[in-house]
Amino acid sequence: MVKLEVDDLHKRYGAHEVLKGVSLKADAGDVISVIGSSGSGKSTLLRCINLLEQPNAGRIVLDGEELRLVPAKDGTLRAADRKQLQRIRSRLAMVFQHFNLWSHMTALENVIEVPVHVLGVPKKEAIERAEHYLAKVGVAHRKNAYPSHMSGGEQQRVAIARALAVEPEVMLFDEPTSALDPELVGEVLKVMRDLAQEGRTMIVVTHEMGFAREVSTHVMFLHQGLVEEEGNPREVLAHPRSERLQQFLSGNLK
Ligand SMILES: Nc1ncnc2c1ncn2[C@@H]1O[C@H](COP(=O)(O)OP(=O)(O)OP(=O)(O)O)[C@@H](O)[C@H]1O
Repeated sequence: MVKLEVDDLHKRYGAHEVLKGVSLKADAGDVISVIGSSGSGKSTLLRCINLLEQPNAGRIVLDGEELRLVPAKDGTLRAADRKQLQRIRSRLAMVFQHFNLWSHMTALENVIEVPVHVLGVPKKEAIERAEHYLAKVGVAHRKNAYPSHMSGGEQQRVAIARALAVEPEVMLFDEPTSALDPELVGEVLKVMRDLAQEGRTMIVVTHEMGFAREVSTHVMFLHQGLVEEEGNPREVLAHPRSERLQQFLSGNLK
């Protein structure tokens, strides 16, 4: 059954149309890798899906329910929309390139923050949940550490635990390994590989072609706001049809 459907999404910044009609379908358990060169609209696509950005047109449907907000004319959200937004953010959890942990909070505090203060999970239960997910991503021993005392790989794994702790239906990853030193990339990819194997539904913007090829169930190549080529990663990445994807994969598409 279709878990997430994005239909003909458009997004403009001023006169610049960044997404020109992007569609995707993810069944439960699908891992979709989104690849493409810088500026092709990959992050914007993810940010529109969880309504960090408001699309100008198109539909996002999660489990049959359309996700949309109707801001007032001055762009502000009414209370009901703010509530709806919190609900959406807990159903679609995002992991960012630069971790975005709260620097004044320990790892554990970062992970319980949204469950306790947004979702209303009792604190004791949220702590148990946080400890479970911190252990799952291999950073339980760092639960009392502040982000500035952790490696990039540890911080990103805490960020993944934070996303898991809201028990989302879909996880969105925006270049989760791009800001890491090369020797730390593997530990984060391993966690993501394990999550994929558990059957989690994931949309992953990535430059890691090994991950796209070996872990994802579907790959989408974006170029200038349009899906240029997509399909089974083993086929698409081994035998790209479009010249642009061939250039991208050989590192020559600027
Ligand atoms: N808030 C914004 N205001 C104006 N322009 C924006 C904004 N966010 C993104 N853009 C522009 O939209 C285009 C697509 O950006 P986006 O970050 O989605 O690309 P990307 O494919 O994720 O690139 P990268 O791989 O470099 O992260 C770029 O030209 C960018 O400058």
